[in-house]
Amino acid sequence: MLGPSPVPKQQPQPQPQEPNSVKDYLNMIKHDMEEEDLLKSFKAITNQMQQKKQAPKANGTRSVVAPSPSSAPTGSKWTLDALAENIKAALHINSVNTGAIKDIVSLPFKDQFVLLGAITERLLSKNAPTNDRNNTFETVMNILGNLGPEYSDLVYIVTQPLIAAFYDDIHKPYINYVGNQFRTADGSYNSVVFPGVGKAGSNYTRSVTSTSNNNTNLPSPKDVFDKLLKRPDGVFEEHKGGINMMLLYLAIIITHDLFYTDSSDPMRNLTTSYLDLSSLYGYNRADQESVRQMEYGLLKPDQWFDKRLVIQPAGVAGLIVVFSRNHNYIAKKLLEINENERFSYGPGKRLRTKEEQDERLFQTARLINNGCYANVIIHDYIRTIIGTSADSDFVLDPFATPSDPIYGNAVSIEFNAIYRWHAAIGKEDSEWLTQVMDLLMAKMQASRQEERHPGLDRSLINKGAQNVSIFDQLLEGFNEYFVKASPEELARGLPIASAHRGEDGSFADTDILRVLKNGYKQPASEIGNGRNTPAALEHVEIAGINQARILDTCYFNDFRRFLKLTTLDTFEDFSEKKEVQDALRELYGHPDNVELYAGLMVERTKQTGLRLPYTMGRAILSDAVNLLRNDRILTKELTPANLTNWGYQYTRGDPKSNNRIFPTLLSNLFPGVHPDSDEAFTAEQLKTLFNVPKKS
Ligand code: HEM
Ligand SMILES: [Ca+2]
Repeated sequence: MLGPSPVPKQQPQPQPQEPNSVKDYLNMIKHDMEEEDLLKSFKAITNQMQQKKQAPKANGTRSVVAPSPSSAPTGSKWTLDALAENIKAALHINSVNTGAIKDIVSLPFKDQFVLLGAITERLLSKNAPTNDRNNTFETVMNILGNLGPEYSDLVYIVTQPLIAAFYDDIHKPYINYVGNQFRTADGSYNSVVFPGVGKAGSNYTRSVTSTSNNNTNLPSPKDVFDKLLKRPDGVFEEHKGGINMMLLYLAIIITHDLFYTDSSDPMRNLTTSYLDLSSLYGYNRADQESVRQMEYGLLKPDQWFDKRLVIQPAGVAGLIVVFSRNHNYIAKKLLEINENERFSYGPGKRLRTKEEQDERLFQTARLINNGCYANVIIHDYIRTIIGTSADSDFVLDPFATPSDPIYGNAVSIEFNAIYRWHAAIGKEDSEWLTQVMDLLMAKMQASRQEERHPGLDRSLINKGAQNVSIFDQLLEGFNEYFVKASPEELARGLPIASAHRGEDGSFADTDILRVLKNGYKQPASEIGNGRNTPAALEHVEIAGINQARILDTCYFNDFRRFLKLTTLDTFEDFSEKKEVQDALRELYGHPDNVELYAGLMVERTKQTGLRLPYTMGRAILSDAVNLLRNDRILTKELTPANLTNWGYQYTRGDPKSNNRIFPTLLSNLFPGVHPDSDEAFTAEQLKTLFNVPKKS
C-alpha cells in the first residue's frame, strides 16, 4: 500500500507540540472562513442599516412603493440576504468547503502536504506544463482511497475540480473534424457548428442596433456627393504619409474578396465572408472548376475568376495574377517534393486516381496560397495601415494568442460602407477611371437596362459563372479601348489593360511587374475630410448611399457609440474643411442626423500610417481581427500536416525580411524580368512596397 492508513475523523491525531507552518497556514484559512464569524459581522452591519432606514426623512415624503405582503423576505431584508449569499459564493464559503478544511486539518501532516502540493501543482500547471512523472495524481488518489466515508466533504472538494479540469481539456463545441482541412468553394462549413455562416449568397449581417429616430428629411444622394464627397476639378491632395496605390490595389482585392452586393437584392452578398481569395478561385465549385486546369492541381495560366477586377486599374488584376502564379508555383513544388509520397496515386499509394491527385494538389496549394495572402495582409498591409516602421519586427498579430473559431465570419452592411476607400484613388488611376466609367455608362445606355435601384447598374458585371453576356459586351468595348487583343488572345483568359497573353495564356512577366510598379510609384490621395472622391465615381457613390438607406444602416454617431467611441457633437468635429462643415450643417441640420456613409468619408484623419478617417481606421481593425480570428481554416488548419513541411515554411515568410513573403513573391515569380530593368523591384524597394519610393 502506497498511502498512509485511514484516519478516523472522530479520533483526531494528537496535535504536535512544536508549531508546524503548513498546519498553521491551514488553521488560518479555517479561521478566516468560519461561517459563523462571517455571518455575525453581516448581522451587525444589517442591523445598523435597518436602524438607519427606520429614521424618518427630513421632509417626511416617501417615494418608494412599499413591498406587498409576502412570506419570503422583501425590501432591504431581501437585498441584504441576497448580498450575504453572493458574498459567501464569491468567497466559496459553504458547508462542504468548511467541512473539508476541518477534514484536512485532521489528517496527518504528510498527507496534508501532498494535498497542498497537488493543489499548487494544478494552479501552476495553468501556465507551465505538469510533469506527470511526479505521480502526484496517483498519490492523491491513494490518500483519498484510504479515507473513510466521514471524509466525503474532503473527497468532494478535491475530486470535483479535477473532474472539471479534465472536462475543460477538450474544447466544446467541437470545431475541428478530421477531413475538413480544406476550404469549401462557397465558404460553407468554415464553422462546423454554424455551417451557413459566411457562405456566398448569404445576406449581410447588421452590426449596429439603432433606436435613433428615422430622418424623414434626408438630403438627395446627388447633393451628398456633390457637396461632401466629390473631388473638385483640378484639385488633388497627395497622401501626406507617402502611401502608394499598390496598397489600395491590395485593398481592392480584399474588398472584392469580402463584398459582392447582388444588384437585384442589396441585402445579399454573392461572395464568401472569408479572406479566401474568392476573387481568384470563385464562389462555388463550378466557378472554381472554370479556372482550373483539372490536372496536377494547377490553375489555368495567370487566370482568375472575378471579372469585376477587369475594370479596376491594371495593377489590381496584376496583383491577383501574382497569387494565381503563386498557386501554380506551389502546386508544382508540392509534386516535385512529394513529401512522404502524399501526392502519388495508383495501387498501394495514398491516392487512387489522377483526379484525386489533382484535387489533393489543388486544395493543398490553395491552402498554402491562402497562408501567403494572410502573411501579406498581416506583415505588409496592416503594418502599413497602422504606420509601423518597415524595419521593425513588430506586427499586430491577430494569431498571437489562440482563438476558438466557433462562429465563423459574416460581413456586415456597416463594414461594407467602411471599406469604400474611393477617396484614396491616385491621380493617374482617377484619369483612367474616368475613361472606364464613360465606357460603362455608354454601354449601360446602349443596353437600356431597367434600373432596379438608382445608381450604376451592376448587372453589367457578371454574377457567377452564368449570365456573362452583358459583361462580354462590356469586355468587347474594353478590349477595343484598352487592350486591343485578338479574339484568340481574348479566348485565353480575362484581359488586363496594356498587357498581352501569350500562346500558353500567360502574361509576359514584364507586363505584370510594370502595372504593379505603376501602382508602387503612384501616390494615393488623402482619404478623409471630404471632397476627395474622383468625380467619375458619382454613380457608384450614389448607389452606395442608396444601398445604405435601403438597408436602414445606422447613423454615423450610432456607429461610433457601437465602437465605444465618443460621438461627434459639432460639425466642426467632423472635417477640418470649413466648406464641408457648412455643407454638413446645410444637409443634415444636426450631427446625429449624419448618415454613416457620409460621416465616414468626411471625418478628420488619423495622423499616421494610411491616415484613415478616425472611425474607419478604428472599425477596420475590428473587422480585420474578426476576419482572421473567426476563420477556422486560418486559425486551425495552416499546419505542416496539411501544408507539408515545405508549404508551412513557405507561408511563414522570409526570416531575413521580418517574415514577410511579399518580397519573395515579387522577386521569384517573374523570372523573365532582368533585375536591372525598370520593372524589377530593387532590394531597397522591396522593403516598403506600400510607400512611394523616396525622392532622391
Ligand atoms: C480606380 C479604382 C476603383 C474603381 C474603378 C472602383 C469601382 C467600383 C464600382 C464600379 C463599384 C460598384 C460595384 C457595384 O455596385 O456592383 C464599387 C464598389 C465598391 N468599391 Fe470600388 N472602385 C475602385 C477603388 C476602390 C477602392 C480603393 C476600394 C477600397 C478598398 C473600393 C471599395 C469598394 C467597395 C467596398 C465597394 C462595394 C462593393 C459591393 O458592395 O459589392 N473601391 N467600386
Ligand atoms: Ca471571400
